[in-house]
Amino acid sequence: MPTTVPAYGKEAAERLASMADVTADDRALRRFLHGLPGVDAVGLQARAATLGTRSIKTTAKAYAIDLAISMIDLTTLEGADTPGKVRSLCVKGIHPDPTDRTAPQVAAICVYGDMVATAKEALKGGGSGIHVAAVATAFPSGRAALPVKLADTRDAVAAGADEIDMVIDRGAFLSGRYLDVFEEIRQVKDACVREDGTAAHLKVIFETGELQTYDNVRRASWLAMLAGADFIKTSTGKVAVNATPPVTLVLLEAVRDFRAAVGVQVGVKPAGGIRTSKDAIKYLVMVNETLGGEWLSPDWFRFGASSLLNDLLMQRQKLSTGRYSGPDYVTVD
Ligand SMILES: O=C[C@H](O)COP(=O)(O)O
Repeated sequence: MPTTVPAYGKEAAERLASMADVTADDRALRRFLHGLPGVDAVGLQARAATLGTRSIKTTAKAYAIDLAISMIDLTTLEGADTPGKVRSLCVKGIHPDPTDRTAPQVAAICVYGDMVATAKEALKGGGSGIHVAAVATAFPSGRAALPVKLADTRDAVAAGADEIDMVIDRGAFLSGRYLDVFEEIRQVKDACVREDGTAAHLKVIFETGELQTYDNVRRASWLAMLAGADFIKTSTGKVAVNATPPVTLVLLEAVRDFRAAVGVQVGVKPAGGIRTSKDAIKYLVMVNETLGGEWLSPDWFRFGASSLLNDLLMQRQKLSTGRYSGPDYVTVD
């Protein structure tokens, strides 16, 4: 089950503090981010493609399917969402397969802030351990004044959100105003703190489909981690290009290098357009090969997805019965 906010060890906190000079001002931050090694796009794409060809079968496949289910942030982010739809999504998150109680629960239900209270209530019975994640900061565009974004975050946290999925200001990032983006993430992180001193987990969404280059994705990753992101996330699911294996690989390498540099472990969440078990398993192979088993848990890796769960359930049943279920076996989203 997902745990609460990871505590940074004293040593890690000191090492992170020792990097404070790189965020001291705009020039220092720019120098640091532009000093990161450039991404070899050809090599990156080849690596992602090679990892995607690994064949995972039988027991390993069954394990991977259940692991993938347990890592899903089961998402509904539509203007037409209703409390009823959110409640049924919660029921589905608790018992993904009503005919087979051995199917694991999902990691979280991801909704707009105004649906947090409904989701919390619906998850009370039997769903303990499933988090509620709220998108915030003027999702998906990120276009609002900072006080509005902070209020958006505080409202969701006050309603009981366990996790906040914020979007960065891509306009600021692309025009090189890195310190503004850094400060915004820091302030949203502060807004995640509850009255009792605990805090909602902060996921920072880059909208990689709008960041233009892999180098920018690497820079955004470091920027967010330096500002205190608990997770870094590719996409909102609302633009033409969402999560892809190569872009996710950039995030995986960034969290690996960040932990090597400062000792702080950060999670990764590809989101948007991940719909098949085959794709989900490719991502898990990539996590395992790049980061090892320590990240192979819902505490450190998530899938942001609205329909992936159905395909995983169909594959799961195929493995246990030898045949695909009929179209009515899984609920239609
Ligand atoms: O964060 C999750 C995404 O919004 C879901 O995207 P999807 O509907 O393409 O799975």
